[in-house]
Amino acid sequence: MTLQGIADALFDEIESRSARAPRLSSLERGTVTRVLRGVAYVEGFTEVSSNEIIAFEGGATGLALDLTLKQVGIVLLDDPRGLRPGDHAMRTKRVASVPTGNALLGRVINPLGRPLDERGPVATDRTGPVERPAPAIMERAPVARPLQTGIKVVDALVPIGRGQRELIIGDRQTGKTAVALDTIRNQAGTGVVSVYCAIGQRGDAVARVVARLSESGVMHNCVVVTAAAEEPPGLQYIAPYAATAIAESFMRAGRDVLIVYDDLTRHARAYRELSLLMRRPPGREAYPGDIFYLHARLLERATQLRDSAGGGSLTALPIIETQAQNLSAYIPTNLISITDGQIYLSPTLFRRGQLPAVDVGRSVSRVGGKAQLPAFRAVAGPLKLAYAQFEELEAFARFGARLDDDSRRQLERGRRVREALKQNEAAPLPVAHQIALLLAVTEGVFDSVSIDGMEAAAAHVTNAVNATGEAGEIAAGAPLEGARRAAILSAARAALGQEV
Ligand SMILES: Nc1ncnc2c1ncn2[C@@H]1O[C@H](COP(=O)(O)OP(=O)(O)OP(=O)(O)O)[C@@H](O)[C@H]1O
Repeated sequence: MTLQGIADALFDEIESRSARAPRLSSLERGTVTRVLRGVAYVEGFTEVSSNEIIAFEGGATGLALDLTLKQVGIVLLDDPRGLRPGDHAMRTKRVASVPTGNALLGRVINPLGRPLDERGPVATDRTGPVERPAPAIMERAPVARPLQTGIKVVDALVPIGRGQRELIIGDRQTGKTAVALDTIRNQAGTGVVSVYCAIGQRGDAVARVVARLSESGVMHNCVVVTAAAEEPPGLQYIAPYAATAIAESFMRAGRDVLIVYDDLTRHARAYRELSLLMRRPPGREAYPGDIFYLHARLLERATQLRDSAGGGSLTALPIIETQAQNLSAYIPTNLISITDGQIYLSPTLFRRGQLPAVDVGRSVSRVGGKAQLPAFRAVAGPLKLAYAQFEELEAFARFGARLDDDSRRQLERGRRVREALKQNEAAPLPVAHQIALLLAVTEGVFDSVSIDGMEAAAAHVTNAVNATGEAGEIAAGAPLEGARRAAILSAARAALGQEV
């Protein structure tokens, strides 16, 4: 027999045997063998998809996450309600999904779409899967349009573009949430939809955020997705993916969307807890090996879509809490390398009352500069340089060094720039006012104003510039060329009673 003949004979034999073999019917039910805090093990399923929703006897649900030949590790998504070994578990053949669409605007929901705001069920029949691949390269366009935060120090020195991922990072109680909420507030009237995703926070903290958004009159354009600290870790694990699915539904409809994840440190901890319960090998800081992928696949979904793909955008502001300002811990370094820059909030500045406590030297925006308004770019360049020189000079002057007149002048001007960058919470400033104010302070218009008088003087200047009519043109994208620059500076000088 030739070699080909042997191969054919073998092939025929295999075919006829497999035709005679009994067809394996897929068992749709399994039996719970073990229940841990947040995870249940089920045996008896012959087919289960990854991320499939599993329904337990008694009404609890879970997510099939750990698939092995012998058993399936299921992450519980709600209270196990007395779930015990021996109980039945059923496949649903559905992956985890959330309601999507306009009916969600103004609502507070959990990551499964259940309402938490006592306003009844969410009136939509549209749903979207919680996990979805990120948009393909060919669907994406460069970041080219600014997303104004209304915060001077951010818009001028760490600008954010639509479709960008900018990390907000800092120790606890340094104003991280405040920066994110101010950015949401500043989207009032711009048509940008905001999604705020609270992960592992206390219920009262989330209620405070909702109250602040409602007070500012922006809640009707926001969706709040929350999985509180007392919820099962499985629910906290899917929360940012569910919030992103909601945000994506608006982006796919051609809208600009802003999403805040508050915060991903707690998200990583919830995933670590689940992974340890499922006996996955712990790595650095006991996190599992796929912890980078956990956040990379989430943030990769933020983008600016091309016009042919609808032209919508998803801008992501993930928040990370550091401990003792340690930026080189595992989760912070991962997030720093995934995102397009970071806004670093310093506890030292916070204690000194320099609010928002953005440390300009340690903050960066890798793509937002290209999206900045031309007039802002003209002001921000010299401002950044002058501020960096001032900080260096100030550190030098602290040693009691004798300074020449020029250096002393530079120091005094720097102090006024720093004062001009201070801003209260919930007081976003329109972009043209920011430009006028920062131009005036870098050009020395405030040099004769005392530090204590800066706040009042700044208000005079912005009012005066508003009256010139230049503000509207700048906001519309007009450059800051000679005549416009001179008009702004003379209005500012006149407002402070200086010779023009
Ligand atoms: N620009 C600001 N002006 C005045 N107060 C501010 C400013 N930014 C933040 N704060 C105040 O600082 C406190 C801490 O702010 P916030 O809760 O935003 O910090 P956080 O870093 O998110 O805290 P946590 O670690 O609890 O998440 C709050 O009381 C807030 O009102």
